[in-house]
Amino acid sequence: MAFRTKNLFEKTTKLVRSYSSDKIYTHMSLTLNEQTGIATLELAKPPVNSMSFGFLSQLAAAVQQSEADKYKGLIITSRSSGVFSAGLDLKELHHPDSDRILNYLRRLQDVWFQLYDCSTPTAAVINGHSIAGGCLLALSCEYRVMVNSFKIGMNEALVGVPVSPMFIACMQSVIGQWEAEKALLVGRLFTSEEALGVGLVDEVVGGKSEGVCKAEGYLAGFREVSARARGLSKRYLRQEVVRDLVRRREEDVKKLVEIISSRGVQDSLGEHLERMKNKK
Ligand SMILES: CCCCCCCCCCCC/C=C/CC(=O)SCCNC(=O)CCNC(=O)[C@H](O)C(C)(C)COP(=O)(O)OP(=O)(O)OC[C@H]1O[C@@H](n2cnc3c(N)ncnc32)[C@H](O)[C@@H]1OP(=O)(O)O
Repeated sequence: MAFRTKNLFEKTTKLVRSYSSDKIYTHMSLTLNEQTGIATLELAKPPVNSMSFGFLSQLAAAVQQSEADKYKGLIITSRSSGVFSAGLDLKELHHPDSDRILNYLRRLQDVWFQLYDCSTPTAAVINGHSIAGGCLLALSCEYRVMVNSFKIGMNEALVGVPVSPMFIACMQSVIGQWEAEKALLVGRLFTSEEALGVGLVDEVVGGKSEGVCKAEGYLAGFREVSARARGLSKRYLRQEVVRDLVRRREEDVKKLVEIISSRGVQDSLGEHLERMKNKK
């Protein structure tokens, strides 16, 4: 098989350099299979692929690259065998600097718009727990394959932060209003098998390599389809969600900063971080 590794994760320096541009990825690697034209984006920010500002910036660059280089497909998965992504970096949300949190949330919006609205066919191979922002990342792809015995969902209710409109819109569009309402209001995390039952994921498999094969199968289904027509159709199908969120993005982000900075939310976040520290 002819693989061209655009970005290699160097164990010593943890630096990854793209050979086709000057982008440097430290938290993920992007590898193109030249035979199929399908690229794999492997998230590699130990221990839990939490979404820091830097992580989001690199994710945005990788999605941009997939569009610019006209990949036939993009598979997002994790290098960790136990965690796909733990979601937003809770340290970015706890006691935030006001400018930084504003920029952080704007960056999150930008990445989401780029991924959700990108013309490249996308699939997630969820080979570990996928919590809150991690679930959003998977839901923004077109197809989801999940390895068994992990958890996926949006736990904001348990963390003590409101679920943002972007997260709600994605969940609703995949599992419908009633299932979304039942899950989001209690912060439910689904097992892989339960997620399949409500349509949150499309397939459940025994391991990562089987998951990658299934994802490649989904993406190969577009081989005979005009990429341009397909890309436009995807945009039209998703435009209602995008348009609404674009219209209110500044209003949403300002409101979220206000909510996140409030005493009650900061106390809840602090308790959540403390619980995680003490669980060992
Ligand atoms: C257009 C309109 C848009 C509007 C704007 C959009 C903006 C939206 C803003 C929304 C704001 C609020 C929304 C938040 C959504 C989120 O994503 S909040 C994050 C929620 N995530 C979690 O609660 C996950 C918590 N983590 C876990 O449950 C577990 O870590 C795990 C199941 C993922 C993995 O378990 P395990 O393998 O046992 O590892 P641990 O020992 O628990 O953790 C290892 C290590 O990682 C640290 N860590 C874990 N999660 C996070 C995280 N999310 N952020 C930062 N750090 C994390 C954990 O503390 C451990 O650290 P130490 O080793 O103890 O130092």
